[in-house]
Amino acid sequence: ADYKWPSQPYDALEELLYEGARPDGSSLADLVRPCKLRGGTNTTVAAEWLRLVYHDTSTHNVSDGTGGLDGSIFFEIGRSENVGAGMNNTISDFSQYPNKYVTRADIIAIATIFATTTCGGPIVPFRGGRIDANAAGPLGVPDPSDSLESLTNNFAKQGYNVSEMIQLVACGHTLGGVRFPDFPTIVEGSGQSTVVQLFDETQQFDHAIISQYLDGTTRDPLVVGNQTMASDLRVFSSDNNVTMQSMNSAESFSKTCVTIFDKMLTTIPSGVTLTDEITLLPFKVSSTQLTVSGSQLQFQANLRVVVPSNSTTVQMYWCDRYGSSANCSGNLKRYASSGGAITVSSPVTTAMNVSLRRYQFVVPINVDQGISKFWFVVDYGNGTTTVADNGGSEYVVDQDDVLFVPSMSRDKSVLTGSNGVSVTAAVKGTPSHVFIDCFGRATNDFLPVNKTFDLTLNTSIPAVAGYNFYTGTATDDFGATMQFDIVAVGSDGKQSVDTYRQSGLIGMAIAPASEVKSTTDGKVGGTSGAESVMMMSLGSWYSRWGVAAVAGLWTLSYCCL
Ligand code: HEM
Repeated sequence: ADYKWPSQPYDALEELLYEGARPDGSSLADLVRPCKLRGGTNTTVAAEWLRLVYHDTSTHNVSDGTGGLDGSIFFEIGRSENVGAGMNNTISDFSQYPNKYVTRADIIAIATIFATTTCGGPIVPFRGGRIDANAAGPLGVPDPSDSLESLTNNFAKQGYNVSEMIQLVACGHTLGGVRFPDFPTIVEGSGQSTVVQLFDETQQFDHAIISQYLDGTTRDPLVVGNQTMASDLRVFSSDNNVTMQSMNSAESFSKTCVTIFDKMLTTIPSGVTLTDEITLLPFKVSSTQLTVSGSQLQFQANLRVVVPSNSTTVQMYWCDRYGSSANCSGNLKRYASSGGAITVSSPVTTAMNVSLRRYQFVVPINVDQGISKFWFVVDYGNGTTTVADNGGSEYVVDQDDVLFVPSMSRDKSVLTGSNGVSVTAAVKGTPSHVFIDCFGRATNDFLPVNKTFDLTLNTSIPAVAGYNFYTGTATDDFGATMQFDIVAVGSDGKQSVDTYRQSGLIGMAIAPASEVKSTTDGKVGGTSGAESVMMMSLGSWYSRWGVAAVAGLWTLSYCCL
């Protein structure tokens, strides 16, 4: 089905995959790019992340459908099969990013895609919707001392035949290596100083792991080291090198690794259904907030655009909700320019060679006029413009009865002596019950928390324009990515909800309000051919046009509207 805003969990998954960061700017992508070394070692962060994903999935049992990529690894770090400083580093890297709509297991999958592309590897497609295990699962990660028979049986249990086993190990062991002091029987060293003996000569995600094995120059410690521990040799040679030979070019290596990593990332417990592939949205609305500011309302929204250059400018248009011009009656539209724009990117957008800019809007809204829906006109600065209007239906502001007031709320870093988030809501009239429904997943014990807290009428804050203020505190530890809905229940039982609010956005500086103009020129909204043209999957881009053509494709689509 065609994408329509708002659409959770799609919006949250898409944002992390293509912008690399949480809504408050804290960047998962920056931890790993550009194919960064892990401090104090000669292996990469990407290598550590890639090993962790395999250890989470490798406990899958294809016959009973248990285990797989379910985040159980967060509870399995103390096991000897998960030994290694890289594992602890990775858990700590990932722990602050899961949220209501992006599970720990989806973080692991997205991180694998970042790790692969930032080191020069191909883009593995991403589907979301993995469900987290909240406890350790069975044992079962292969060990370097295992016999070939035991390795083959173990991979068969995970769902891989012999060639797939070879492909998966070769694609995994193109990054990183084996460390002393974690594997003293494989790598020599002394004391506590870290020595990583790399699997191949490059830090890049490339087929050097294959070519050096085939031409006899490999230094892979699991091939040429202690033969009891030579699991790579046993695996790679298990079909007389047929699979290794078939992967011995940049192109075949890259293609094979996409397919086998896709299989690894979709190795999930039975009963879990993944979303469709999460593709890049050409226009992405985020962080919308209608709120009370002084004696009037204020509306805030971001539009992310794929831009050919920084000379792109964007204007936001909207219709009133009340009064003689309600719903753009008489064709009256208000509009304003963006107050600022920032560039956002992830290893995936870098590999796709597209640039994204997020345009920020903060506009005053007269209480008697309100806002019912909005849309954008994008001017690329090269003579072409296009309209972002949510596929023709515009972006709808669904209610203004209950509004979060971030400027009068405090996140826990500001509250003293209290572990919680204090929330202020502006509510029309005096409903019978106002509460916040809070969700946190980036918690210290990795367990999700979902709890509600009442907000009560706070008469010390004077009412503004028909809004009363309700306050309350979410006192549990919800972690860095707490999300909440503010719900007001009227005496007739009718609920109004300001949904998907984020504690991380409390206290964030926002671009100043722009000057608001109005016009009766043109029509309300606009056509949106560009959006549907570009709703195609990554896979089809690559097979149809190849990597180099992608940037050109975007320009082409815009130019011909
Ligand atoms: C026969 C199965 C496998 C065995 C016995 C094995 C064994 C090992 C060992 C002993 C290390 C050293 C870890 C350290 O020192 O921290 C290692 C590292 C690594 N493994 Fe495997 N592995 C296997 C399969 C895989 C697979 C299927 C993948 C991914 C698809 C993978 C990805 C990695 C990566 C990326 C590293 C480097 C970690 C770093 O540099 O920190 N391994 N492996």
